[in-house]
Formats: sequence, C-alpha cells, structure tokens
Amino acid sequence: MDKFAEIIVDVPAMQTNQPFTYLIPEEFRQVVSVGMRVEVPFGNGNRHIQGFITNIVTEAPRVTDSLKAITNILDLKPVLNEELLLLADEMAQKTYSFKITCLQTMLPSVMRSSYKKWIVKTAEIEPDIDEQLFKGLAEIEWDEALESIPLSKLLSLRAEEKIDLRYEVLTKNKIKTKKVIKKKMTTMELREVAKSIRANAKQQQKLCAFLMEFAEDSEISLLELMQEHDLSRAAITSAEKAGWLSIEEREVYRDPYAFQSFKQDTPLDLNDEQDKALAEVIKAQDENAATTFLLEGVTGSGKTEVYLQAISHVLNKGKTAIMLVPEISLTPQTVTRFKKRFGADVAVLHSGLSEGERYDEWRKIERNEARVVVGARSAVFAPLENIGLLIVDEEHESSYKQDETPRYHARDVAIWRSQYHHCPVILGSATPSLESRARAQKNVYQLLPLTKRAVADAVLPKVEIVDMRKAIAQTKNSFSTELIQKLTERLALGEQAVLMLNRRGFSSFIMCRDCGFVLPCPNCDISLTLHMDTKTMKCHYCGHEERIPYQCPSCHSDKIRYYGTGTQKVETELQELLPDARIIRMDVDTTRKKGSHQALLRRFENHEADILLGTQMIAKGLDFPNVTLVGVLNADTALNLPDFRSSERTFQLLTQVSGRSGRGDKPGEVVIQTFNPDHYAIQLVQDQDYETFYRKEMSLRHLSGYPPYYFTVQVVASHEDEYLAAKKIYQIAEKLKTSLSEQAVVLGPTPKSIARVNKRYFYQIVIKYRQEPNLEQALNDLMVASQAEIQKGMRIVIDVEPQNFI
Ligand SMILES: Nc1ncnc2c1ncn2[C@@H]1O[C@H](COP(=O)(O)OP(=O)(O)OP(=O)(O)O)[C@@H](O)[C@H]1O
Ligand SMILES: [Zn+2]
Repeated sequence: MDKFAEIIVDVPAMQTNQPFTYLIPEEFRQVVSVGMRVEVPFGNGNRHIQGFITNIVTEAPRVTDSLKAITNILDLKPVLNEELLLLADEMAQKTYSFKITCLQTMLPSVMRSSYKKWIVKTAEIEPDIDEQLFKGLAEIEWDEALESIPLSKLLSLRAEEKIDLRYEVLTKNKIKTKKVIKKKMTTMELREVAKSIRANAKQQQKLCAFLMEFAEDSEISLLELMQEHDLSRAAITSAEKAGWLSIEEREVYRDPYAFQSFKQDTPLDLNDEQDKALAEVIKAQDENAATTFLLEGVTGSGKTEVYLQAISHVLNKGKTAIMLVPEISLTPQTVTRFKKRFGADVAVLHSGLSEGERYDEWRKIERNEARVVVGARSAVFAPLENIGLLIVDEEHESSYKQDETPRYHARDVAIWRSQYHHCPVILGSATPSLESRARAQKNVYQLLPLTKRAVADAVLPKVEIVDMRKAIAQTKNSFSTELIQKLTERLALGEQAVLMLNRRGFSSFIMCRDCGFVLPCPNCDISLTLHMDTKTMKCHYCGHEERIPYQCPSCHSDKIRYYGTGTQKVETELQELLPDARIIRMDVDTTRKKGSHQALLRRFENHEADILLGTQMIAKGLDFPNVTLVGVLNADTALNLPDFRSSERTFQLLTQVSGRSGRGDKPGEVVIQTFNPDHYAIQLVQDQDYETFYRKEMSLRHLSGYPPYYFTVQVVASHEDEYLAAKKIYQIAEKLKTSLSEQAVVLGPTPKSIARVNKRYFYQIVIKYRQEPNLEQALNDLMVASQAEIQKGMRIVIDVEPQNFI
C-alpha cells in the first residue's frame, strides 16, 4: 500500500503554513515516522529543502500526478514527539507565527545550525555489517556511512536500537581545552631567582612570590592566575621562557557542573503552610488534575522546598518534571539545590551553556536519562514524556516572554503542557503578575499562600525609605548618611550587605561640558553607553561600537566628561567611604566570562567579601543567611518609564531585592533611597504588602483600562524609510478599525519611544479588547497582507500580550 507523509516545509511564509503531501518511497516506508525531519523537493525548481513530517496517511490525496516524493531522511528517529507537534500548531495560531518557526524553536540550536552527523554504535551488530559500516571505528560520519550501506539499512538498525545519531556543531572546537600553569622550579631555586629580580619589576616579583608558595605538582588555570592575582600575560610568558613554570593544555569536559560535587541533601520538615500547599499539589497529582496553582509566598518562605518535595512525589510515581527559572545562569544556587536533591536525574538547560553543552543536556532528556529539567524559558519545550508536574518560578518575570518570533510566553506553554499531561502546574512568586493574581481571584487558578519566612524565627526585614531629595543636599556621592551608617554597623558585626544599583532606563554616557553634546548611535535614536572595561562606547540596541572620543565631535572642545552612575563609579565611592570593606562588584562587565558569575557568588557566600554591589542581577533567588542589610541606591529609575507596568515592575524588583535581607536567624534591614518616597509602589515595599499593592494597582488598571481588565495586542510596522513605516501603520490602523467590532479599541498610531533602531523606524498601534469576535480573522488577514510587503523592506510584527510597550 502507498503511504504519504504530510510535511511542513522550511519556508516561513503564509502559503506554506500548512502541510504538503509527499509520497514516501518504498525504501523508507517501514521506517519513517511522525516527528522526523526529511528533505523534499519544493517549488518549480524542485529545490531541496528541509521539512518536518507531521502526519502519515495511507489515503492518497485527490491529485496524485504532481505528487513529489521524499528524497532523504535527516534523522533516524523523531526529533519531536506528537505532543510537541500539536503544541507547535497551537502556538503558531496563538502567536500569529509560522508553524515551521515554532517547530524549529523547540529544537536545541545545534540541530538548527550547521552540523555534522555521526553514527554511533549502541549495541552489538552482526560482524559483517559492523565491519562494512564502522570499518573497525567506534563511530562514523553520516555521509561516509551512506557510501557503504543503504539508508534503509541504517534506519532498520536504528529501529533495532543498535545505532544512534550524534550531532556535532561545526565551527566550534570539538574538544574544549584550557591552559594551566605548573611550577617547574623548586621553591629553593625560585628563592635564588627572586634575589636577582629587579626592584621595579613588580609583576615578576609577585609571580615569583606566588610560585614559591605554590605546591609542586598542583595546577592553576592561566585565567585564574591572571585574574585572581592581577598578573599580566606578558609576565607569565616571560616566566615560562625563564623556566620558572610551564603552560600546558588541559581538556575540559563539557558538563558545566561536572567538577562540582553535590552532597545529597534530605527534605526539610515543612511548616504548616508549606505542608498545606504541598498536600494540595500532591492531591492534584494523584487525581491527574491539570490544576494551575499560584504559590504566592513572601521572600524566604520556602517556595523552593515545596517545589523540591512536589517533584520527589512525581518521581516516585515514575513521572517527570520541568522547573523553569528566569535566566538560570544567574542563579547558580538554584541549580545546586536541585542537583543536591536529585543528583544525575537533573538536566540543566539555559543560555549560558555552549551549543554543545545544551545539546548534551537535551540528549540526556531525550534518552530518558534525566527526569527533572531545570532551565530558562526554552526549557519549557524539553522533550520529556509522562510529565507529572511543571513549575514556573518567579512567574511574573517578563523574560518568560520571547521577544522575537514566535512570541510565546513560557507560562502559557507550561499551562498548555499541564493540560496535555493531566498534571498540575505551579506558578510561584512573592509578587505575582497582576494577570495571574487576578485569575486566582476568579478561582481560575488555585491560590496557595505562604505568609511567613521558613527558617525558624526569621522575620521579614525592617525597611527604611530615605528621601533623596533631602539627602542629596548633604552628600556628594550616591550614598545617604543613613545607608553608610547602617553599612558600618553591620560590617562591624561581621555581617554582610547587598547593594543594588538599578540601571534600567539609564546608563553611563559622555557629554561635552561646553556644548552639551552627547554621543548618539548612528543607527538608533539613543545615546551610546560608556564601557570602561573595553574602553569603548556601545549601543545597547544594535551593538554598534566605537572608540571613546577625546574631543567633542561637535564643537571640538576637549572638555568631554563621563556622566551617570555606573557600578564602577559607585564602587570607587564606596571604597573611599569604607576603606576596609571588601567589595564584590557584579554587573555585565564582571560576569561576562563564563563561570565568573558563579565564582563571584561563591566568594561572597564564603564571606571573602563584605558587600555585594550589583545591578538587577543580584535581586533574585540568592539565599545568603549572613546578609542582614540590603541597600537600593536608586529605586526610581524604572518608575518613570512610559509603560503601564512600571509601578508593578518597581514593586516587584524592590520586594525581591529586599527579600535578600535577614533570611537566616539574624533579623535584617533594608534601606531604599528614592526621589519618590510617597509613591505607593515604594511605600508598600515597606511591609512587603503584595495584597495591598495588588488591590491598589488593580483599581488603577481598571480606571485606565489596562490589563488584566483588557487584553492587548501590539502591531509594529518598521521600515528604513520613516514615511513608509508611518504610512503603513496608519493603513493597518484604518483597516483594523473597520474590521474589528466596536468592542475593541485601537490606540495610536504612535512612534515607538525609541523610534529608530538599527537604521529602521518603528511605528506601533495597540489593540485593546475584552472580547473581540473578529480579532483572529483580522490578524490572520494582516499576516497574509504583510507577506507581500516583506520584499519591499517592510516588517510587520504582531505581538499578543506584549510585555514591553517602550
Ligand atoms: N521547612 C523549613 N524549615 C527550615 N528551613 C526552611 C524550610 N523551608 C525552607 N527553608 C529554608 O528557608 C530559606 C528560604 O527558602 P527558599 O529559598 O526556598 O525561599 P523562597 O520562597 O524560594 O524565597 P525567594 O522567593 O525569596 O527566593 C532557605 O534557606 C531554605 O533552606
Ligand atoms: Zn544602535
């Protein structure tokens, strides 16, 4: 009997947004299955392109004479299961994106980029075939294998689970190595050498002194030696030439956690509230109920412990679990907690991993070697079977929404998967998004409150708000006397402090003192940011980079000065105010190198520093019991952004960061410096009073007609020609106004608040509605219409429930 495959081809366009039918040639018939990628001829020129098989049927389509056949099979087994194929369909519809884009999004990036395929042996093979295929080697490249053996044979070997495929990213080093230093002279010899080093050769002296103390057969990585001991590469190279030390290459294993040992820990005894929350989740698990829980727990209330024990329960039932955290690379503590509890059962997926590492972790999941997946946004697509629980920690984080197509929200995807698997999902936060909290109010979600801190006797910190309008008169730097006094007190007691500099919405820039000129980006409507570490000016939108000017490009004055409060500048001020304090600075500049984030936090945890000074990245997830003071240097920067969520974001951020204080048995304090001391979003942080904030903010949203009372869709048109972009958005607005019912409101058009990015002009409208019967049709029509415009350089983006309006 003939067999046909329905295939979504890799052409992201409206016309190809439905499956095409292809004939499955005889040789592939036994082995192809749904979810595999294949190669097919496409279009008039029969160009060979990739596609995903989404269905296999035996009934021939009505027109068969023009039917083309699959020419090649790209995977030996499905790369996406039926659930994910279904999800891709749904996602494409909900986010107004192409099916092929959604399918691709679910795969680890290595399988999307250029790669080389290897066939590996996974079981005993008949000796003659083994010889023919592998020629005595352990693995063989795909193309080479096909020269000696037909594809159908490979597929049947795969079906018998005797071989498997391994993808290897091209362009990347196959084996990762690092350079290490070993001592080559004895301490005695070095002591002799030391005598002859010139007095002004400080680097040589430092290095020699280090080596004298260094054990003979131990090693230190070159990077660590340079960074931790402040040595230059030149000094080390000349020491190598002089025979003091040797530099050797070492292979680095790809598992980023391989060198850490995780001591198994045991579940804690839960308090009453935790116990009650856990019982509700377990009940839903046992009843196979797809309940969405909102775990609303104050900072330090032990949400993570509830997650861990709920996961244990599903593992005991033989099921699997997904735990999402925002930007996981930024919270190494969380990973450690999961690894300690579940050991090798945990796979970790996040953007801080290299493509190869991500693929390794993905394979562990796909082969059922890991049953718990911890990861950032895209981990929600982990190919786990038999899911028993999904968790979205810090569910209010806007990074769960992808800001490129497909513009999906990981929270929605998690809820979708919970319904597919008939299992519960937990959304956890100390400060839930208004959307989620409102759903709990309507009993769409089930609210689970944790109102107290978990550690015995731990209480929420005492918060003091400092009015900077007054303080600024008394101080020449970024610190109020209150904050400095409290820092001094805490440090004297041997306790630690966390200081946050809120950088969102402003940054360091340079300005000419004579003419006021600020260096703009040539491609975008925004000024360039000064980066001291690379000594360059950078655009944070398009990546443009140029040298720091020494003269004003406009008036040629040399009075060009550095403005803004960067973390570097604050660090210098702080060190002058507290000369004995040991400070760790954490921002994009100090955490760029892989693993440096983790290393800094470990040093702070080991109390090798007294103060952790950083940007927003220190606000979340950290659990250091010795921290008893948290200071926020500038609470207001996000408050003034033209976005209706700015109060919500400010309250969330301040509550999160305050929550880092007093988590152990010592009571904590918080000092918030602000120019808006009476603003409710700042006032209510004082008591970490989420409920009052929720009510207040809801009434404001109600008055002004914003989410969660309304749904929103943003449409953005962009073009290099400003006139064309503006004209297009007006046309779209007109069209929508006629096709939508009176229940929907179209706001705008307006230019986006940064109107030009990367040489393109951006214009937007926002559709606001509660219920709109014509919306789906209208937006689908818009999608079709916008296809025709792409060639003319026009880009139209539809963003459902946008997270950023600026
Ligand atoms: N039942 C318990 N008994 C004692 N200590 C507990 C208990 N549950 C949690 N803890 C401890 O309380 C501290 C805070 O817990 P955890 O980090 O899970 O809180 P959280 O709610 O996730 O906090 P946040 O939202 O602020 O990050 C941790 O050190 C944890 O080990
Ligand atoms: Zn730019």
